[in-house]
Amino acid sequence: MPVSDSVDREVGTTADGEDVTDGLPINELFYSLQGEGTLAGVPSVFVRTSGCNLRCWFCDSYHTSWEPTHAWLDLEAIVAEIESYDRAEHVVLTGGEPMIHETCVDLLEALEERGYHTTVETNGTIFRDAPIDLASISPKLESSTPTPERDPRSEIPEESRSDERRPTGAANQGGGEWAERHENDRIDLEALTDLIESYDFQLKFVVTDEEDMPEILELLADLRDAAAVPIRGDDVLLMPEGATRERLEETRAEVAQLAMDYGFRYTPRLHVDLWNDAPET
Ligand SMILES: C[S@@+](CC[C@H](N)C(=O)[O-])C[C@H]1O[C@@H](n2cnc3c(N)ncnc32)[C@H](O)[C@@H]1O
Ligand SMILES: Nc1nc2[nH]cc(C(=O)O)c2c(=O)[nH]1
Ligand code: SF4
Ligand SMILES: [Mg+2]
Repeated sequence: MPVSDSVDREVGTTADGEDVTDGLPINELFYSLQGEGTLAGVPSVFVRTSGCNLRCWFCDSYHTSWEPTHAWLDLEAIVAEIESYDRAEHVVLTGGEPMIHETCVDLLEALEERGYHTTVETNGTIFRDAPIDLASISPKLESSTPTPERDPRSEIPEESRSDERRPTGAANQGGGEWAERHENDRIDLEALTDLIESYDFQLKFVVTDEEDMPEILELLADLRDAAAVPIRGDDVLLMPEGATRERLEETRAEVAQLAMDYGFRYTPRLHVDLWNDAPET
């Protein structure tokens, strides 16, 4: 059964073929150091759900967005696995887009009961009322849109593609069919405002070069108009685009300079520096 890319209460199937109604599709669950943002360096358990409502061309978690994987775990099993990392006080819920799954609220409640600090990594398009200690919001810029030239599947041989929802026709000729949906859905000012007003937050923008800056400034101006809470320069983080050390080598110096020029915070991608693009890091 394909993982949903919309916002519904879902029924999933475990690896053993059992139906789950109080679970989540889990792509990976691992212990690492928070690599990004204001908590970089903090030992944390990462819970990565599968499925996303956007398709960024650069997504470093391809198997949760472009090619979502399907095994589900029930909440009890997820919590037990988190608790098995007995030194961790922090849990990072990420994806894919975790907020598409209503059951994430139940997971966050269970984690709050157990005293964990929770960070939710989200693209900011969906608001849910949940016990979130840090909303790590990464609104997606125009430069993330998967135009036909940037569609990652154009490099993947057709026979090894597995997305059952992929339309036939144009999609088979190199993609681009997600561009319009991505462009329409990537910014939701109301959801962003609700997130910022409800939670401690950081706004973490993926930046390639200075061409991204006007859009960041425009969005910040709109958000500052709309939100009843202040957004300070150090709430805004610029993160260099790059899923590999090689790519970060090309982007990080310019992005660091932009952070200084504009009075925003720079965030490294510590996990990429340490472990490159290895899974479960
Ligand atoms: C895989 S996303 C999952 C959470 C959510 N869907 C989101 O985009 O915020 C986790 C983080 O990785 C960032 N990210 C994804 N691909 C990246 C890349 N190639 N370079 C830099 N950051 C990237 C996202 O912007 C987000 O902050
Ligand atoms: N170490 C590590 N830190 C991270 N911070 C946010 C991540 C994510 O994918 O959401 C991430 C990740 O994938 N690994
Ligand atoms: S929103 Fe997040 S998970 Fe979805 S495609 Fe973009 S970076 Fe990947
Ligand atoms: Mg990551």
